[in-house]
Amino acid sequence: MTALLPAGAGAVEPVFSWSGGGGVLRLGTRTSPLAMVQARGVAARLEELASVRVEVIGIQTAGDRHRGHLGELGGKGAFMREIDRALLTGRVDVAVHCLKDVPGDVPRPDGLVFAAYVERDDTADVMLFPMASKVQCMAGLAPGALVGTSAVRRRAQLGKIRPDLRVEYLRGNVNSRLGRLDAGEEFDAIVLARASLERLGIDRAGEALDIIPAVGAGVLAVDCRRVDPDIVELVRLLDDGDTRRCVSAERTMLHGLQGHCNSPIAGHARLERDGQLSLRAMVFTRDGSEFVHSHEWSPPDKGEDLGAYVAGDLLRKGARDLIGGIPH
Ligand SMILES: NCc1[nH]cc(CCC(=O)O)c1CC(=O)O
Repeated sequence: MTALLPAGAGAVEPVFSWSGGGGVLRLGTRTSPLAMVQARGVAARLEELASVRVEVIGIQTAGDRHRGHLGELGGKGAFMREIDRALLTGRVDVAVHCLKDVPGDVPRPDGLVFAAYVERDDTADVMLFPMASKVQCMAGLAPGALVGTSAVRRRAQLGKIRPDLRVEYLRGNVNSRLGRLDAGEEFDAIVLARASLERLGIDRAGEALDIIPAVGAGVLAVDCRRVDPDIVELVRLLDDGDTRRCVSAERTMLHGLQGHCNSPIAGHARLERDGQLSLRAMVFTRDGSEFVHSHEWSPPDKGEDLGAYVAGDLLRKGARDLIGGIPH
C-alpha cells in the first residue's frame, strides 16, 4: 500500500510507501546502548507478530551530541526532534521512545501517534554505590556525601529525605555513569532507573528509593504515522491496556501542570486491587524543601479526568509558584 503524509505534517514531501507483509519495517531510535537494546526488543516482538523484517536504525539526536546541561538545548525534547523528523519524512516507519523522555509541555506532531505503550517495566529509582566502597546503602552515606543525578525530580526528593547530601549534575549513558561511579573519585552514589539496568542486563542491585517515579517511567512508547493504518494496526498489538490507562492519567496531569523539562514533578498511576485507577503526584521546589502532594482515584477508563483533576488539585495547592520559581 502507499500512504501519503497529511498536509501540515512538517514541510516535507509525501514520500512514504510501505509494502506491507514481507516488507522491511525501519525502526528508528536513539543511538545510546539503552535505546538500541530497547528497540531491538520491540523489533523482535514485531517480527514475531507479523511476517515482517524489522531493521533498527540508530539516529543521533542533539541531546546525544551535546555534552553539557540539557536545559541549554531546551530540555528533553532534544532527544526527539530528529527522530520525529525521520518518521515524518519517511526515513523510518516506526520509532521507539522512553516515554519518560517525551516532554509534556510541547504538543506531539499532528501526524504521529503512539500506537503502543508497551507493558510497563519496573519504575523504581535505585541508588548505586561504587563497587569497591564499604558503604552500600543510603543510611551509610556521611553528611555531605556526593550523589550524582541529572533529574531534578530525583534531586528534589533526595533533598526531602536526606537534605544533608550534596547532589551534582550527572548525565551520559548508563555505562559511562557506572564507570565514573566505580572509578571512585567523584561520587559516593548515583541514582538510576532500575528498568535501565535490567534492560541492559546489568546485574547490580542498588537500593530502591522510596520516591515517586517520573511520569511515564518504565514505559516504551512506539510512535507511528497516523496515515499508515497497516503499521498502526501491527504496532497496536504491542499496546498494553493497563499501561495505557496509567499513562493517560500521568501524561494528562503533566500537561495540565505545563511543567517544563526542568520541573521537579513526580507522578505515578497504578491499577489498584479493587480495580480503581489511582494517581499520586508531587511538585517540589528544586531542593525539595517545599512541595505539594495529591493522591486521587477514578474508574480505570477515566485516566484523563483523573490526571486533569490531580493537576488542578496541585495547582490549587500552589504548584504554579513552585514550578515558576525554577528557570528552564
Ligand atoms: N532520562 C534517561 C532515561 N529515560 C528512560 C530511562 C530508562 C527507564 C525508563 O524507561 O523509565 C532512562 C535512564 C535512567 O533514568 O536511568
